[in-house]
Amino acid sequence: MQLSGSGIKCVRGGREVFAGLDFAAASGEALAVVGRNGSGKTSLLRLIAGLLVPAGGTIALSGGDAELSLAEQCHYLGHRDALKPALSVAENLAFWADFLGGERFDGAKSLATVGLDHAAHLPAAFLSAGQRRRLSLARLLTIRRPVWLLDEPTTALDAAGLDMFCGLMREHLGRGGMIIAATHIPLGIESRELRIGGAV
Ligand SMILES: Nc1ncnc2c1ncn2[C@@H]1O[C@H](COP(=O)(O)OP(=O)(O)OP(=O)(O)O)[C@@H](O)[C@H]1O
Repeated sequence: MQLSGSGIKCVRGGREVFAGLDFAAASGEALAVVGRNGSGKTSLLRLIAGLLVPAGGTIALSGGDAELSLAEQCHYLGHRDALKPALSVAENLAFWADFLGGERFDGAKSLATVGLDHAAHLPAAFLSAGQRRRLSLARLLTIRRPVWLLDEPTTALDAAGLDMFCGLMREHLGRGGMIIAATHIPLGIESRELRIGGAV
């Protein structure tokens, strides 16, 4: 599997954010997207996820599931946790599993993996910032998709959470997945750098 972008141009609010951007990532590989604030890291992830339309260039996945679009083969985790505060932890995860569809894995096991099994019935409104992030990460495990698009994924995680997350990323890459992560700090696993714009 290979995800590649060629000559991508991104325009937001009528202003060019970047142009002529090329990248490629293969199965088992992680790309760390770096660049100064406002350089377009989040925008690039949203372009790959199909949430924005490029003003130029192409993005394509080869060797994936021919019956699914690129967007359907991506997990997009934004920098804000997309949770419904009134639903419990388990209900939030079930919502995402239903929404995303596809082959579904054991939600209770995913919650245990991210250390939230004790909080399954707690309304998401009561979670701490790090717990909310852990719940978002559980989505990655409950519905399997090969391309993980992660925006500042380590925000709010404590040292044990970082260790856990690095383990999840390595497992995913070991299964032939790929990771494109926007980050201002080292990702914690071996990765190639994709820089947008000049040096910070
Ligand atoms: N909805 C929008 N309408 C207009 N401009 C936008 C919109 N969203 C983002 N932008 C602009 O696009 C540019 C790139 O934003 P983006 O969020 O992709 O940057 P980033 O590299 O992820 O930044 P950061 O490091 O601060 O998270 C910024 O100048 C931003 O103001």
